[in-house]
Amino acid sequence: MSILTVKQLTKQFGGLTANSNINMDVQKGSITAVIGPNGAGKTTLFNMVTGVYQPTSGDILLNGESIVGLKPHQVAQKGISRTFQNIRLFGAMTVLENVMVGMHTHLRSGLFHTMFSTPLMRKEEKEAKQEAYRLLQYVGLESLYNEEAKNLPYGAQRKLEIARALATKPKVLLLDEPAAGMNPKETAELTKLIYHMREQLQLTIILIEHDMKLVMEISEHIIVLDHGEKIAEGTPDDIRNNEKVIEAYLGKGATTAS
Ligand SMILES: Nc1ncnc2c1ncn2[C@@H]1O[C@H](COP(=O)(O)OP(=O)(O)OP(=O)(O)O)[C@@H](O)[C@H]1O
Repeated sequence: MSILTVKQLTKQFGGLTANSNINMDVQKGSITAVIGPNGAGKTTLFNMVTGVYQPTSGDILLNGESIVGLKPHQVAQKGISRTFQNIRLFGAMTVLENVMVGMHTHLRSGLFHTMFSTPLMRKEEKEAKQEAYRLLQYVGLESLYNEEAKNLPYGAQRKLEIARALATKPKVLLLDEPAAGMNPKETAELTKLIYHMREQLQLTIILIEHDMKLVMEISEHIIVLDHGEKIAEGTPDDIRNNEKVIEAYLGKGATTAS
């Protein structure tokens, strides 16, 4: 059963077509990778799915319902969450607070309760703290909960972004280059975390990644973009042996031995 469907999706920036008639069907509970050379349009696709950019044309369906036109926070409320290629944490805030920021879409108390510190607000704050701590435990960062985010090593910052993305209780999680800058040990931990999230949280995961070893190991389905167009899709074996993909990407330094 597909959870996310992208139909004839196109995005133009002036004269540049960053995504051209992209079709994509993501199966519920699957791990899908979007790969391709720099500038192929991968992040633009994520930006449209998460409401950051509005498509020039085409449709995006979550469980059969169009989400085009929704703002990013509304898309998050519908169940799609993401991390960013360039880490976007609040550096001066603690690790725990960074996760709590991700929760605001689910809290019931509004400005009135916040201003007057009502019992409802205090109860929600306490629950949010507990939930944030539980998410830190989930990604293995609980011992660092009180550190400022900017002091965390790079790999830990990427995990913190994932914890924050989980705070909105997503059904679909988009990871934009989650292994970028990670050492092999951190990448191995990330691989395990991705599997756990899929199994234990019943998540559907879509990742953009240049680490082909990780992509080939973890993905059930791979979509290849080049110059804004989908040039291939299939299983890791299909993609590894696809002449077009080798020509456009795999043969040009994106080796499987990284
Ligand atoms: N806001 C924008 N305004 C103008 N052009 C943009 C904008 N965002 C992306 N582009 C252009 O769209 C094209 C696709 O960019 P995109 O970031 O989606 O590629 P990518 O596949 O994610 O690349 P990378 O692997 O380097 O992150 C590029 O030519 C880029 O310069």
